[in-house]
Amino acid sequence: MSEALTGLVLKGIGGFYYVQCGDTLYSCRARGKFRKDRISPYAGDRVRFTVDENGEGYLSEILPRKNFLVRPPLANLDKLFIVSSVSDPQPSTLIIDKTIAAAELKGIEPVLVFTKTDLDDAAPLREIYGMIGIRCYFVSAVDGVGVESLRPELTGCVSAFTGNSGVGKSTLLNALMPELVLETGEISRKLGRGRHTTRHVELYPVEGGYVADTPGFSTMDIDRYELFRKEELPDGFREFAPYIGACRFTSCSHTCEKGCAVLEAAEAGKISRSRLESYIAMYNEVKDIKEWQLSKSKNV
Ligand SMILES: Nc1nc2c(ncn2[C@@H]2O[C@H](COP(=O)(O)OP(=O)(O)OP(=O)(O)O)[C@@H](O)[C@H]2O)c(=O)[nH]1
Ligand SMILES: [Zn+2]
Repeated sequence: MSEALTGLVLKGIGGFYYVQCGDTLYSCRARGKFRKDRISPYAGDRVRFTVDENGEGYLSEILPRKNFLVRPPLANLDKLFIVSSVSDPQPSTLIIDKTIAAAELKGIEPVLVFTKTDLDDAAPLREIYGMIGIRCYFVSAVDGVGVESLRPELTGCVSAFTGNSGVGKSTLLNALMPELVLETGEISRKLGRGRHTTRHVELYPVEGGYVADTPGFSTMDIDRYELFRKEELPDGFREFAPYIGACRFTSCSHTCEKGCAVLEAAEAGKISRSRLESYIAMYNEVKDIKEWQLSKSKNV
């Protein structure tokens, strides 16, 4: 057995975990201990492992995660690219805002990408999202506009792309990482998204960082699996921050109260109406959720 090494799990498949350590990719089995603790290593996990004289690796420890998603199973994400098309399909600001909030509350940096700018006017989205302090990119794969400007965002970090089916995620990833197409092939990529294939997540090295290929990772997953506590919800809307604490009532929900600094800021045009509407809709969805429902959903 070697001394314990530390590496990054790129994928787990068929009971094996592929762990990058320096320039070497080790295939490792998890020890029984993980099954007993009901912890599965995820792509993105930093792990300790040993290698025996036959070159076979054994995972011994998952290092503490800074964040994780359960569906798709991914750990230690630095950035989440939230991809929506300006048209075809029409974007939903509520879904975008839910996804932003989920990322913010997990400590993952959200980055917005609006695709298909060749199809429609992006100005309304630019107006809403240009003022919230999150970086936004407007791209078109058809005429190539904006695609290259995204590349520096990938540098040196672990990131994933999410967005509903058809918004152009694969097209964008293929444009940014042609080598990925060479490796996996357009057809196998498409097959990998089929209903009957086991979904597995894989990290691909790119620009000195890693991008997760997450077949079928749609913003629906956020809607279905991410429940918020109403108290933490304002933290999902970073442009509210200067006003939180300035409301007349300390228990202000920022949905209807008199003397609410957030509502006043929206009235004055400092917070976008669309974002406030999303916040209120989300608040109404979660306000009656009980603590036990939250803990159940967070441990699936
Ligand atoms: N007009 C236009 N069409 C685009 C653009 N980007 C992608 N498309 C088209 O939109 C369709 C969907 O693109 P995909 O890249 O497969 O979308 P996806 O988000 O990966 O979809 P799933 O694989 O279902 O998750 C394809 O027909 C693309 O050719 C764009 O910038 N402009
Ligand atoms: Zn308030």
